[in-house]
Amino acid sequence: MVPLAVSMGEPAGIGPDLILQLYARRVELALPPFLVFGHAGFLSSRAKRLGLDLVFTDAVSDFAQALPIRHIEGDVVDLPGEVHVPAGSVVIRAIEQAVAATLAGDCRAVVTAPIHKGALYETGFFYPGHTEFLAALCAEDGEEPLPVMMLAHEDLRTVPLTIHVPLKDVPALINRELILETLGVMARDLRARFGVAHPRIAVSGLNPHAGEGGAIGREDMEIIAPAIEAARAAGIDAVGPLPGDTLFYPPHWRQYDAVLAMYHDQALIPIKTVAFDAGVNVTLGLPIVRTSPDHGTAFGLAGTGKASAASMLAALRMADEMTTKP
Ligand SMILES: NC(=O)c1ccc[n+]([C@@H]2O[C@H](COP(=O)([O-])OP(=O)(O)OC[C@H]3O[C@@H](n4cnc5c(N)ncnc54)[C@H](O)[C@@H]3O)[C@@H](O)[C@H]2O)c1
Ligand SMILES: N[C@H](C(=O)O)[C@H](O)COP(=O)(O)O
Repeated sequence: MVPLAVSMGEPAGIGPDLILQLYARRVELALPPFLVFGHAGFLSSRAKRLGLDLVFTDAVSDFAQALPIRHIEGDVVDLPGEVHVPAGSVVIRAIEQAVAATLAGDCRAVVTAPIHKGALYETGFFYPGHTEFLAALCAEDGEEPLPVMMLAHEDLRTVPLTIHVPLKDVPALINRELILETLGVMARDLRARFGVAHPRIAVSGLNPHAGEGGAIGREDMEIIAPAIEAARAAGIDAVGPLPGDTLFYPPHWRQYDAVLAMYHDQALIPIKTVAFDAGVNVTLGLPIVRTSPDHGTAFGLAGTGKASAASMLAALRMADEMTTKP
């Protein structure tokens, strides 16, 4: 079977631990085969630190016997919780190579272990997250696809319209085109990638009480509502703007296949509250499937073996299902 591509993530964080711990349980968990893009010596050292007796290989076909690694040369050290700036170039190349292998059809999907953006900025990396970096890596003829971040756990799926931007910039970034395009990507990928035949999407407002008829902000009635109307006219079953606070009362969100929220925390707080240990971050709008755990690098837990691998496991399973289901 064609493997999943797994990027190693930040070596000072828990990503490598989770990859290694899950691989050690590959039979019990019936894991799909995957190929890790990262530094072989570092991964071997981290495995020993965690007390895992693993064998490594460069052959994907050996997945049952040994962990396949596509080695990336560089200066990576096994120092849990301590950023080692030179390792950043390996972290970045791991993502680039995992994406390239997937675009070429050598891997089925990309599963990214968490990165620490602050550490990467010291290497000259300037993207605010994987989401935006992946769009750049998937550009065709200089045209980047619109990457759409979705956090998913069972039936709860939330999307932030604006992603990694300061809160003060959010109102100016909300416009009809972005809402229409994002709803279009959501409707298309919910059908194509999640098997939802008739996606129903709730759209939250920006302001308290969705603006209370314009008394608490006018974006809801002047920008969001007309954009939803235009989406409905284009055949997308979108509803809103709905007040963001009560939308996440379970009987409300359960009426929808996904929620489009206006900014990062409006979308991510609900899912990290109910499913921090099992939610999955999936990027829609790309020519490839990409998933990731919904947590970060958790420096304090790196190298201890105490971090939960549930979200990383869910990310592997979701990538597998999205690329095997008819
Ligand atoms: N996919 C990604 O690459 C990704 C996702 C989220 C955050 N990050 C990055 O991670 C860094 C740290 O972010 P943060 O501190 O806000 O979030 P975090 O998710 O790393 O940690 C938040 C809290 O949750 C705990 N935690 C996280 N994962 C856990 C796990 N698997 N098991 C048990 N406990 C866990 C941590 O110990 C901490 O208390 C930042 O640089 C951020 O940008 C990356
Ligand atoms: N916003 C994400 C979260 O909090 O879970 C996180 O920063 C990861 O984003 P990328 O997938 O773009 O790295």
